[in-house]
Amino acid sequence: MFGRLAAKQVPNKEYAVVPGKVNPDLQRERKKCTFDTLELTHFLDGGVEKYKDRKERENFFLSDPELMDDVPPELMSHEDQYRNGLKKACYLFKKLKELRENGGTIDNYRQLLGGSLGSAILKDGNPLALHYVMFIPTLMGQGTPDQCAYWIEKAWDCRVIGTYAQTELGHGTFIRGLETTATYNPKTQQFFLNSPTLTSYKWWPGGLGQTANYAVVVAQLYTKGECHGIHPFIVQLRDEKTHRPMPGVIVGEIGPKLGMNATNNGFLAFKQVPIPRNQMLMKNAQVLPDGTYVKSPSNKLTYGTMMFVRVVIVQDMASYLAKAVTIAVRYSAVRRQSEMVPGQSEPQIMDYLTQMYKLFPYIATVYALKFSAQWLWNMYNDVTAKIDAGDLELLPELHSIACCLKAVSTADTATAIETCRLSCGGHGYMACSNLPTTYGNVTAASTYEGENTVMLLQTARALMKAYAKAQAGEQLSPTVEYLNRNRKFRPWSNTVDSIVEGFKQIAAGKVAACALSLQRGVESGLSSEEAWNRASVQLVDAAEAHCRAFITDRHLDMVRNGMNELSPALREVMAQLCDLYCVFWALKRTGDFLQFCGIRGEDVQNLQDYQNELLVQIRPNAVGLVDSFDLRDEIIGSALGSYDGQVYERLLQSAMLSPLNAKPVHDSYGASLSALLRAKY
Ligand SMILES: CCCCCCCC/C=C\CCCCCCCCCCCC(=O)SCCNC(=O)CCNC(=O)[C@H](O)C(C)(C)COP(=O)(O)OP(=O)(O)OC[C@H]1O[C@@H](n2cnc3c(N)ncnc32)[C@H](O)[C@@H]1OP(=O)(O)O
Ligand SMILES: Cc1cc2nc3c(=O)[nH]c(=O)nc-3n(C[C@H](O)[C@H](O)[C@H](O)COP(=O)(O)OP(=O)(O)OC[C@H]3O[C@@H](n4cnc5c(N)ncnc54)[C@H](O)[C@@H]3O)c2cc1C
Repeated sequence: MFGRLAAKQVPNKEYAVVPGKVNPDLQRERKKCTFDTLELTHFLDGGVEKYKDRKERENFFLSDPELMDDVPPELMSHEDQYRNGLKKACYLFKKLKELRENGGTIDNYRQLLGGSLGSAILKDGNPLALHYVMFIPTLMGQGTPDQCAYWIEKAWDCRVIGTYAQTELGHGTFIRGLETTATYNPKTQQFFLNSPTLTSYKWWPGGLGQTANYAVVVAQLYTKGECHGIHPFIVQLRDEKTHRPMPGVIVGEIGPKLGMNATNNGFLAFKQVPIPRNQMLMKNAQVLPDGTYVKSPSNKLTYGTMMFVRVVIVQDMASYLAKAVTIAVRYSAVRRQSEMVPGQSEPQIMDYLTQMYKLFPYIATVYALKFSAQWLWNMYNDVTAKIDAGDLELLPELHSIACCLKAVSTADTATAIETCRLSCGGHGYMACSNLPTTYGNVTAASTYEGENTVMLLQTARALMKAYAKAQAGEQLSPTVEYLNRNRKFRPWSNTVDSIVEGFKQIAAGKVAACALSLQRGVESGLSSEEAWNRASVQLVDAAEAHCRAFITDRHLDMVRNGMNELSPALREVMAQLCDLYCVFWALKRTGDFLQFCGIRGEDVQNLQDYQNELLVQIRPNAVGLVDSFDLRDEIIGSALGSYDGQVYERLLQSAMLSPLNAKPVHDSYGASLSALLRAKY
């Protein structure tokens, strides 16, 4: 394991970080703020009590030196990143238990997995994340009462540690094409798990490499000689005492990645590995002892855990973005560069309108995502309760909106974080800014849990169905109500309401255009699948437009109806952010507005002017707004974004952590450089 580093002293003591000293520019910014930042923090937490709980929780975890890194993970080897991640993940479990036993306010590991507290403690990922995010939820969602009674307590207590093994080397998206088989033998009442090809090796599951001793394995079920499609099975991977792989189980880790290097993603293959019949998760479909197959009410219920994770990802993105934009805004208040007026002192870079444009729409995006995530979470809970009561009617709508929100929230957040990095100039490129690691964590979410293009195509599929219903005059579900062919579209009026209405018109126009393309494709002799493929660029675009209409609608609705308790000063700032989010996206989609909403050139100019006005209005509150996210320095984890703004001192301090600075002359000098310097070629 990496030891403590010798070189921690900065070369000159007067450039060391001074506890309690706050950068004067940041102090001035905080004085300018027009609203009460604590009021906003309370709103974000969902009330004073929840705020206090969070503070208590953060204190409990973040003041524990065992959970803080001596060495930043980016300076560790891949193996040490895992070791360090696992050590902390296990310690966290112990500490959580301690907190619960003392009547603490945390009831499960969940609050430690998301984008803020979790990523502060385990910056590079948590090898137990999949156990909590997918293994336990799959047991809960797909197990019979008996299976739940047997497995869930063991799993909560970490007496078994699991993962979710679905993706294979050859298939990630197309899960109906998975190759792993589970073949039932009624004589022994066992399933035999087998990996018939190299492409059937499971590939990617988090914690699979060296951590998990069990997995939910998704495999093609064969019984009585017939294949019934993919089903989930609980499979023991490692011996409970020795942790050695079970006979016939081939398991390992897949190697370093762009980010998330402590998550211990693994590979897995089986050579006819037997498991008892009662380890098929049988809440939905069953295999009876004699091998008779009993169908599920819907084969899509097997996809329930993916749906759950897509829902929580949206919330997770808002947390990551709050962190990144806090770093960039604080740095932009401290950093001074160039001359705005020749001869005058260098302004704070945040005074450049282009810098405001880079950052403020992303402060607004945190709220836009939060409000949509909250709505989606509520819908998820309603729909799952209904499914448990046998009513599956709303499942397609939940699937459709979860897919596009997952895709749009992850793509927007990745773009936003990269923009935050660019907004910090060269220093944003440093690992110690924490922007590269944050980007690494976030960009993964565009791929995992359903690759984004594929997710948008799922939504597009639902939109095409909704359009056909609308044309037939049938009733539509709330998220696609705007497709109603009798709906009167309101004319453009240079207001934020008009923008939100405009996004609906755009989505409706694009959906109709896709339907026409599909129809023309088929009329021209293409099969419906070929026509779909030909229209797919348009379809993805229509799904994104639908999602944007949903997000802006939700955001405006919250500002109009969900903030009555807030002070007028704060409501005004919240309304500015909502307007900015809407105008920002309207201007990014000017072509669409011109095409579908009957706006004219001068309306675009009005939007541009209004965007500039909003940026200037938000400017004095920018630091206050990010302070309101109330992210502790340990969570920010950045030399550029700490509360005190001692940016240059922290950059120097973090450079001194590099092992290359441990000695005045590095060993490599003797090993290679000295010879080169002396060589006479
Ligand atoms: C209790 C414990 C608490 C713990 C809480 C923890 C909370 C933590 C908080 C924050 C943490 C955040 C996250 C942290 C870290 C996460 C770590 C990374 C995890 C990554 C894990 C993975 O990636 S697992 C693997 C995921 N894999 C995928 O997503 C595969 C994607 N592919 C698919 O989903 C499908 O194959 C497909 C949808 C693309 C296509 O499926 P299929 O071929 O079967 O369908 P069709 O296209 O033919 O469509 C048929 C029909 O079905 C409809 N449909 C498809 N899917 C669904 C669904 N899920 N639900 C409902 N309906 C569905 C489809 O729309 C079609 O409908 P039609 O009516 O016929 O049109
Ligand atoms: C960090 C990380 C963690 C992960 N953790 C897990 C885990 O714990 N458990 C697990 O089982 N899996 C996990 N995965 C796997 C993940 O779910 C898959 O990578 C994901 O579903 C995408 O599948 P794929 O990699 O096969 O991509 P592919 O499906 O091969 O996609 C490649 C390209 O093909 C395109 N494409 C594919 N199908 C279509 C289509 N129908 N129409 C149009 N375009 C298409 C995609 O848009 C993409 O551009 C993880 C992945 C990552 C990156």
